[in-house]
Amino acid sequence: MQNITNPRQLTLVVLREIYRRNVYTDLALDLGLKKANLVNVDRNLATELVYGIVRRQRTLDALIDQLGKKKAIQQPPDLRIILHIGLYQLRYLTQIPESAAVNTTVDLAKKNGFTQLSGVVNGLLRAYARLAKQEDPLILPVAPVQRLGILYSFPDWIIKLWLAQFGNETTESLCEWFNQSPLIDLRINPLKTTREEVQRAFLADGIKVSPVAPLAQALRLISGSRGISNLPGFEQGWFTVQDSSAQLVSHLLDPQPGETIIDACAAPGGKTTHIAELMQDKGIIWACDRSSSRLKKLQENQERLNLKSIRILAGDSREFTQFYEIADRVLLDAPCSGLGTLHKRPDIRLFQTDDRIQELSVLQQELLEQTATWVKPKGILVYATCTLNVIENERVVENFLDKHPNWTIHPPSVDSPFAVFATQQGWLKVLPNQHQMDGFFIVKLVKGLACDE
Ligand SMILES: C[S@@+](CC[C@H](N)C(=O)[O-])C[C@H]1O[C@@H](n2cnc3c(N)ncnc32)[C@H](O)[C@@H]1O
Repeated sequence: MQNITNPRQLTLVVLREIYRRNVYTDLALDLGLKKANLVNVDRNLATELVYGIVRRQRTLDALIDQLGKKKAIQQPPDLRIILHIGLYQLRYLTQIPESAAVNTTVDLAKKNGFTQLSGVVNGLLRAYARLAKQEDPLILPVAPVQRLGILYSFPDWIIKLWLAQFGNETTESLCEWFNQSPLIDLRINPLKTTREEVQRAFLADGIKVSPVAPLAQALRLISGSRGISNLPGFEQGWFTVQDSSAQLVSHLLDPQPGETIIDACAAPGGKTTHIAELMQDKGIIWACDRSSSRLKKLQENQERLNLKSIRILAGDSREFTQFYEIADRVLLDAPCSGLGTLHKRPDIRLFQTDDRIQELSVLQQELLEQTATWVKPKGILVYATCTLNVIENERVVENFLDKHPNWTIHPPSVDSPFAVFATQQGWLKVLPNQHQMDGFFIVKLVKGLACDE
């Protein structure tokens, strides 16, 4: 990858990594960009192409199926990616002229061993461009699940899940939302600075941001951004990158200075460090996680933010019995299918499956059973996921409450700034298309006086 100076060649190499070795999009792209030698504008193009093509894979395959002599699945794997690169530019990138999209893709085919098939590439792309002048060349099936799945490039199982939960209109609007480039939010560290001060420093550097209601510490990057670590105040610990809905979770936990808090699934520490900031770094926060590599990131974040109240514990939280009734508050930010973050993690569409979600829901219930024992009588447990799936959210909480009648839901009060996310049942749901944040499910539970074990 060292000598790659062409953004489309880098796109091909990175996509090959993602598809062949199931590497996460962000990791594969970061590695590719580090090794390649691209100017800024080409880095941006490669980033757009990689994320966009992973997001739109199903739609792009449907176009190859329609326009090619061979179906997408029958094409040599690299040629299929090259066709995706050409079709993506023609269909979704308005800044690239048609001739440039076609010619650069034909060149890419020739440079990667497909000289003999470069005529096929040229023919297919030109056919698309010709048809697109009249109407959308994509032919859609009538069946609603497949229609939405192919149009927006989602697997049928996600569409079915959302149609059952939200109906047609919301499902379509969620699909549209998750096909956009992600918004980037920062959480300002009140132990170091204020939101206004950061806003002023950014503006002086040509970076536009805006506050995100109703989150007191959130700033959204609007324009002029660059690499996060190059933003003013990064090294000094002024802020952490964290979506606004993830910030909402620790506000609902409402940790107080001097308390004992346990974060059961803590790495890489977005919420742990937020909890420490809200407690003015006074008290004890146990940060548990079974992934040592992700806990290393937590350690780095804690050091950058200069927080002292966090104690890290590696292992399976289902097995930690030593915490029995010691915590004032517990956060269970459970491992989940991540369907609320599909714009940031496009490969969820490729790698996540229905079966794996059933396994996750068992893990979530086991984690909830165990972590509930850590809470003192009258204490609080917040259960949260970044997914939009009843099996991992509502059902997990309902099952738990059925088994433990001395636990109750504590909804936000009507005058709380967070009441806008509350549902009739008392849990909170953040819907991206409605609230312009990652999708989240959050419920605050209170333990009764008697022990239910
Ligand atoms: C949603 S992520 C947590 C994100 C984190 N709270 C944050 O805000 O940065 C879920 C985490 O659960 C961890 N995990 C999964 N199964 C676990 C288990 N049985 N015990 C402890 N941690 C687990 C994963 O390693 C992952 O880091």
